[in-house]
Parts: sequence; C-alpha cells; structure tokens
Amino acid sequence: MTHGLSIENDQKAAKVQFNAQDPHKQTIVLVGIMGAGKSSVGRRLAQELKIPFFDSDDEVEKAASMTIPEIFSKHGEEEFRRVEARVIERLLEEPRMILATGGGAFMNEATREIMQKNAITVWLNADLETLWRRVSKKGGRPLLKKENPKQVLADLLTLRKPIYALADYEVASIDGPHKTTVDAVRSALNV
Ligand SMILES: Nc1ncnc2c1ncn2[C@@H]1O[C@H](COP(=O)(O)OP(=O)(O)O)[C@@H](O)[C@H]1O
Ligand SMILES: O=C(O)C1=C[C@@H](OP(=O)(O)O)[C@@H](O)[C@H](O)C1
Ligand SMILES: [Mg+2]
Repeated sequence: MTHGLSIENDQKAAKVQFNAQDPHKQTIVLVGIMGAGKSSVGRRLAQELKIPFFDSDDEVEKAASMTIPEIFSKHGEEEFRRVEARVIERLLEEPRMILATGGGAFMNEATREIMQKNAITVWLNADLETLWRRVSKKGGRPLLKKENPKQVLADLLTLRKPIYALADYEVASIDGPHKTTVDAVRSALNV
C-alpha cells in the first residue's frame, strides 16, 4: 500500500535525523581515565574551536565550594558521584561546548545515556605507563591516594576500558605537545 510505505519511509527519515550526530553543532564530551588529557587537551581544543570550555570537576568544586579531595574525605565518593552526575546533566542542557569530564563520570549508566543522546563522546586513550607518568606529576586525585597507586590505576583502567570503548570516537592521547592530541581529535571529528 503506497500510503503505508510512505509513512514507513517518513518514520525512517525521522529516525535517521534523530540519531544524526553533528560535531559542528553538538557538545563534544571528553571521557577517559585520569591522566588521559581530558582537562588539558579539552581546554586547548575549545580555544581552537572558539567555543566555551567546561570541566565537570571544576563545576563540582564550585557547586560544593570544596575541592574534590575535600568532598571525598568529608562526604565520600558516593556523594561526589551524585553531584558529578547532576552537574553533567545540567551542562549538557547548555549550548555547544567542550566538556571535560572526570574519569569516573562515564561509568554512570544514566549519565552515559544522557551524554550519548545529547553530545558527541570522545575517549582519550593512553597506555598505563603514559598515564602513570602524567598523574604522578600532580596530586589531587583521591582515588590514587592508596598504598600502590599505580596498581590502582592499572585495575581501574582494566575495569573501565570496555565502558570507555562505548564512546563515539577513540583518539590516542600520545605524549608530546598537547597540540598533537588536539589535532587528532579535530581530525577524527572533522571539526
Ligand atoms: N596528550 C597529551 N600530551 C601531553 N601531555 C598531556 C597530554 N594529556 C595530558 N597531558 C598532561 O598530563 C597531565 C594530566 O592531564 P589532564 O588533562 O589533567 O588529564 P585528565 O583531565 O584526563 O585527568 C597534565 O600535566 C597534562 O598536561
Ligand atoms: O577517575 C575518577 O574516578 C576520578 C577522576 C578525576 O578527574 P580526572 O579524570 O580529570 O583526573 C576526578 O573526577 C576524581 O578524582 C575521580
Ligand atoms: Mg581532568
């Protein structure tokens, strides 16, 4: 039946449109483990693209008027995760931006669904040695304040990798100038 066919086609067209992703129009969310470069690469990417940059960790700190280590020690990780999820949901209602997330944010299924629906997700990936070198330079990451922080990082990486792999794009965050990784993201997304 012609009429039936045309409805079916319209529905298909609507579906394609609904799922269409456009890195030129949508927020670009950077995910990946601690030290992947979400914050530092994200800031530079936003500068190049001349769009706003937000870091969910900074926004959580502002919302709580506390540093992340303080939130962890005074209220615990669960409370941090609750605030983090709320902050990201709010940011994804804003106009297009580059959003650097904290390394655990993408593990939350609801948050991940919101990101995948409203944004382009990019996994910055790096090997353990590179990550370890980077995170050892600076403290401020409560999850690594443990007896064997390198092992903690390795275990987290093993646990989280299959989830990060659900991102729309994977980009290698290799050592060298940040610009190399910024260029790699731009070329993957064609922005
Ligand atoms: N692709 C990269 N090239 C060079 N240095 C990097 C790169 N990514 C991160 N770094 C460095 O590693 C450290 C951690 O990076 P950061 O952006 O804070 O990572 P994340 O926000 O993913 O935890 C910083 O000192 C940063 O300058
Ligand atoms: O991996 C994680 O669970 C965390 C990563 C941190 O952000 P970065 O990935 O930017 O270091 C920060 O959100 C918090 O310390 C917890
Ligand atoms: Mg960061």
